[in-house]
Amino acid sequence: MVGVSDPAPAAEVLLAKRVQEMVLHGDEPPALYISRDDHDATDGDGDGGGGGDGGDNFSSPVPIIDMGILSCSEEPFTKEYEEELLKLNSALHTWGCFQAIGHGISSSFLDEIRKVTREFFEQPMEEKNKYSKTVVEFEGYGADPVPEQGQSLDWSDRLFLDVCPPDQRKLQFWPQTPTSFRDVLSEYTEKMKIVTELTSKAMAKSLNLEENCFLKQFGKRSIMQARFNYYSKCQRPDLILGLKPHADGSGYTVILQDEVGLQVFNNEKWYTVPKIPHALFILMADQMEIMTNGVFKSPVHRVLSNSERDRISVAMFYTPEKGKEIGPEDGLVDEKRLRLFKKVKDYADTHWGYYQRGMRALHTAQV
Ligand SMILES: O=C(O)CCC(=O)C(=O)O
Ligand SMILES: [Fe+2]
Repeated sequence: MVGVSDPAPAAEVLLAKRVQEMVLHGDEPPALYISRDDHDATDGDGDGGGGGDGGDNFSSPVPIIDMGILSCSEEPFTKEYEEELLKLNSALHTWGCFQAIGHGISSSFLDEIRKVTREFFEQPMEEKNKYSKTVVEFEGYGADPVPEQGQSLDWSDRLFLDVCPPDQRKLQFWPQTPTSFRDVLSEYTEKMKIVTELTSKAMAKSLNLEENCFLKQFGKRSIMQARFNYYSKCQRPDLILGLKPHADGSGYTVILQDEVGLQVFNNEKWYTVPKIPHALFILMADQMEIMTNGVFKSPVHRVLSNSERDRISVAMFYTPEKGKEIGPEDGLVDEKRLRLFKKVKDYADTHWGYYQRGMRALHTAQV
């Protein structure tokens, strides 16, 4: 039996340590990290998410959208543009996510972000701890804040930073080593603004809405938060998850990964998001489900742990501005499609309260 010690350490105690440190010390995973049973029969790609390219029917089904095609939106629209827009609409309706290629960020810059992320986590604990947070705080280096009793813990460490609006940055948490970290993150944020603008406009057009409608709901002081995730190797990937199943509370999230591990739940199965080095994975979160009156789905996703490889990812959460009311677009409500959601504000806070209890919060926004 994994991690049976007497008395079992409490979540507060475990979360004050880093998973990476436990692995370095050769510690057995404590029981509180166990979050799945060992015969999870719902793996869509049939191999527990290892590679996802085993030649079966479930391989690589996550839609791929060429944002380059969608960035040329001058009328008259080309057939290619119309087709890509339809593909985008269908991807977000059925999957709630897609792999974006042609997004305008160079592969070498994406490699640079992966590199500084790895370099940060590969430093000695002493260096990383300069940016550490307590077990109740959000921003900084550490683990998620302590969840409600009975909730399992994630086999990962992370660095969480508010990046937009820029006047909200707390630079004391921004790593000074590797030395290029801050500049690379600032540049990535600028590029993310362009990607989210392009994505928000394309999504609106795919729904026959005015192209700026979502951007207006996000507001001028829309929020971006970067979460750098480090998933250490794990001896028991059959029992322990890198990140437990959840849907995001943002508007939508843009994820950069270096290895497979992320899975999306669709049609009662888990599908591994394949590794496409030059792609960004764009995932609808609850607030886009609300703004689209349920047309786009906010999918449940999770991250597997792996005994052979560690993994990093960078998730950029794009969220409507603080205190701003958001709600279903008028153009998506009529007699045939009734209003499903109310107007809400600061939904991400509500979401977090439920997340801590292992629950979704979307029902709190239903009419
Ligand atoms: O690591 C990943 O690929 C996903 C991370 C994620 O879902 C999150 O940070 O909310
Ligand atoms: Fe997530």
